[in-house]
Amino acid sequence: MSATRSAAPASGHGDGPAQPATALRSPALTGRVRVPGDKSVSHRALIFGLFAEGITRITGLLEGEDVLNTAKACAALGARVTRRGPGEWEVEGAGADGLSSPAAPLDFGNSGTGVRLMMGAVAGQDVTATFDGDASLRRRPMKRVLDPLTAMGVEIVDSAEGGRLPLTLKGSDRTKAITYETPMPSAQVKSAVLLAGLGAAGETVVIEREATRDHTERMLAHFGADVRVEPHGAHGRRIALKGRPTLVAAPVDVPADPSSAAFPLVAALIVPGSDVTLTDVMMNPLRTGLITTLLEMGASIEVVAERTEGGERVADLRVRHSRLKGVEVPPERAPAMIDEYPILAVAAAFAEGVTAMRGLSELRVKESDRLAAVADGLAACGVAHEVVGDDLLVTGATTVKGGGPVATHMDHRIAMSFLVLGLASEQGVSVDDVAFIATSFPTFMPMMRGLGAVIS
Ligand SMILES: O=C(O)C1=C[C@@H](OP(=O)(O)O)[C@@H](O)[C@H](O)C1
Ligand SMILES: C=C(OP(=O)(O)O)C(=O)O
Repeated sequence: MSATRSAAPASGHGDGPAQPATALRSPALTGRVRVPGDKSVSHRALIFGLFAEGITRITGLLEGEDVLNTAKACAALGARVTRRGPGEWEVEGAGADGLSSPAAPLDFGNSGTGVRLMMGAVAGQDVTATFDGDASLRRRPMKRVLDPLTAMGVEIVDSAEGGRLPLTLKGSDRTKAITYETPMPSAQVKSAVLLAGLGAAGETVVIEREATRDHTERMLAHFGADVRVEPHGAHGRRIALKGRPTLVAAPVDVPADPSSAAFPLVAALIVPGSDVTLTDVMMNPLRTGLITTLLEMGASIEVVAERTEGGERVADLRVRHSRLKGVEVPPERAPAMIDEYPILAVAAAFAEGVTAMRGLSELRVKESDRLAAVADGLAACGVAHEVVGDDLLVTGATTVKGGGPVATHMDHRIAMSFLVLGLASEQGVSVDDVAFIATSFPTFMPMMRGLGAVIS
């Protein structure tokens, strides 16, 4: 795919027929694989490429639908975006003041990251743009981003009820720099404010009580912005960005996505006899909460050849089938494993005793209400569990019946998690729709089958 200035918006997802699938009890999983590039870094590489002067060369870009929609949006805003080969992309930037108003609405499909970061990007520019997405994205809250952006001077020209998509923003090159404390731990909100701050005169400051993934801050520095990150309180950070920097194109080598690696990783832990190595996995400490938790549960995960590549820690992970035990997962760990709770719930289904996952309110506003979707899926598969407020308690067992069909609610992580559960279950697990897996991990099915998984 090659996006150009005239690229048409993506067609909304969920238009086609549902694609059901079934995962069956499988023999030992074995092999060595590299999951696709990190989704968060991929979105940001394209967006920073849009703002930069010169040509940003990206290798290992995730070619999933979420990221491809961001590529199209960058092209519609004035960048020249070209695919040179598998995962190899070039972005010829529009430069600091070079963004142009897109002719058609920007369609972000299923992607909260894409739409929220791009709203921030547009806010500090003399640009008017309409933002839209699929039925799942249209249900998700955008006010969390609109609140700080309107304080900075962006105008909401139009929106659906409650500030939801579709919505039209009129940015301004006279954006005010603000100091903003994020009301919820969200890297998307933080990033939207910082991207808007690129267009503001003065210093934009974001304070977060709990540190969230810091790829935006790292990339700001990598592209030449003056950004200072300091600790704030027990778990938080204060990020200060000097406005109106000249961003200069810089190469980005995208490491393997730890949130995608989580699926073959947990599959190897629960399918007897398995021995799988996952290569080049990003080990940014704000992304490794799942690994910390699984190690506490007794998982055999060997961290091999840890090294720094392209400014991020990466490692190969050798994972072997393990007897797991239930643990307490504290709420302050949530930001470092926010997308991994569905697959952790699957690991917990096979652990001895109770795994208590605390403080999961943010799970309710993802592609689906993940707390409800996980609980319903566990019920359909015969796994004992309880939702108490914002906590999920899963009681594991040595054998799990399986069943389904599990309702995936347009949510890729629910689909992949329950297929993984099926691989170690007695009867297998069916899910109602696997189409959305293409948003983040388009090679999931062939990669899992290559390791020995039986999925039809
Ligand atoms: O900034 C990012 O790239 C992301 C931040 C998280 O969302 P929130 O900021 O809503 O927590 C995460 O769930 C999402 O998959 C990716
Ligand atoms: C929450 C996710 O993504 P987004 O918010 O970008 O839709 C995810 O990938 O699990």
